[in-house]
Amino acid sequence: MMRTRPLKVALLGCGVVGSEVARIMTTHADDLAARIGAPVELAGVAVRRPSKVREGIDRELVTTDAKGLVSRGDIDVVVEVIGGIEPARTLITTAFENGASVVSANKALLAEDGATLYAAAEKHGRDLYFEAAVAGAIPLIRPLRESLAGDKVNRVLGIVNGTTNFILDKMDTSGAGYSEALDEATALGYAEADPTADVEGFDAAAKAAILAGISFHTRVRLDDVYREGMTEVTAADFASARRMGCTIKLLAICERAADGRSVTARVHPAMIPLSHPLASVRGAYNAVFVEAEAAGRLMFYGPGAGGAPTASAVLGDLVAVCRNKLAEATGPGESAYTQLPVSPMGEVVTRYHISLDVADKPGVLAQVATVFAEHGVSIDTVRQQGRPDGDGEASLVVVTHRAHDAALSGTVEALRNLDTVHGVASIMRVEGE
Ligand SMILES: NC(=O)C1=CN([C@@H]2O[C@H](COP(=O)(O)OP(=O)(O)OC[C@H]3O[C@@H](n4cnc5c(N)ncnc54)[C@H](O)[C@@H]3O)[C@@H](O)[C@H]2O)C=CC1
Ligand SMILES: N[C@@H](CC=O)C(=O)O
Ligand code: NA
Repeated sequence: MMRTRPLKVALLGCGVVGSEVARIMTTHADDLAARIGAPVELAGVAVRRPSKVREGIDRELVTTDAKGLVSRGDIDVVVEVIGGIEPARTLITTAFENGASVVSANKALLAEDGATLYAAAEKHGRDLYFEAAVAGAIPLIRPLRESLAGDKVNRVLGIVNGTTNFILDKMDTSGAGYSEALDEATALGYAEADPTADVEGFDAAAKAAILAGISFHTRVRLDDVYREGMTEVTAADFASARRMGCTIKLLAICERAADGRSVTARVHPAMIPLSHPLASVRGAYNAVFVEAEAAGRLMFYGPGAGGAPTASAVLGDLVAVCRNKLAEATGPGESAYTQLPVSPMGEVVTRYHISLDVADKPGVLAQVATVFAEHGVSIDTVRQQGRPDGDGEASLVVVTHRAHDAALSGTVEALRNLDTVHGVASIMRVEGE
């Protein structure tokens, strides 16, 4: 039966995502009410620039006093889409203190201090939902927290940042320059307020922390995640990848160690074979593989960024939280009972593609091979090419078998010290085989 008294929603932030949340709440009001069992009413919208014209939003609802809005006491759900650490954290905890549940898209905050948010939600018996925080529209958080709650997840691997996938895709397929592609991604609403978060891998690392935490039931913070961005990826890297039948993607990889006693989480560019499903993820799309003991390998795919796709995830959470409220129930809280430590990057087992500029003379290949052997790193393939300009240098491309990252980086350091190695043109990890 439909309750007539509406559930009140406070919206914090009315930018790319917030404006779409408000639009869908208005245009789909009847459907949302029918699905929830009560109407939902936009009771206030906190913004920074109140004079800006916001189509479809009653000016009376607009306020610059976000703290006052979440402290009102009559708000059922606070939707936080302002981003950043503060004041978002204080606004969310204040919302819980005042009896509201919270829906947030804020991966930066969840990865920095999710524990504080979970604790406040639990203390006040309210919900904290955040489907939009990882991989935009793609249902991933709910499947991990709920559908796979009976299974054991061992690995999560995927593309979780739309902006960088958009840029890398453009660089690969149309030869577009990095800055031009970044400007386009920003104009399309994919990039963070400060796009450094995207291109330097912080955004993907925050998502990796969230994914590792909920997948392995332990606490993982942004600082625990090894991170390399994509700003160093060059057209030459793409050419090299193509020669190997690969492309380059910025990947997030979270793994449970083989002995089950620790986990790792990392974000870095990697070469993947063109035959791998992740190679065909284009534009701002995201795709994530989840490997679970009983379920096997699951793939989640869809739009990973943008106003409307992200709002879809926010609205899904809003419906769930409202239903819980009417049922006087709460959804899942923090699950961190395993307390597994996060191991450093050196313990990760991976493969390297290394491109060296070497002296084009007898014995160099043997010298290089010796360095790999001394570090216990086994070579898979070697390709040597003399330079057409005959400058006495050759390019040597080595692809290794799987080894500890510490051994691989030690190998590269030792190679740099060889007189016959004039430069390390590129180093990239190889994944997905
Ligand atoms: N744009 C996207 O594709 C996605 C964004 N997100 C997350 O959603 C959140 C919002 O992102 P966008 O909408 O893209 O950012 P945005 O920068 O377009 O919007 C944020 C809005 O919040 C306002 N704001 C900031 N501080 C405020 C305060 N103290 N009080 C009131 N308003 C304040 C800003 O003026 C701005 O209009 C962020 O946490 C972001 O990481 C998550 C998934 C995808
Ligand atoms: N800036 C992010 C937005 C979604 O999380 C991205 O590009 O993926
Ligand atoms: Na999602």
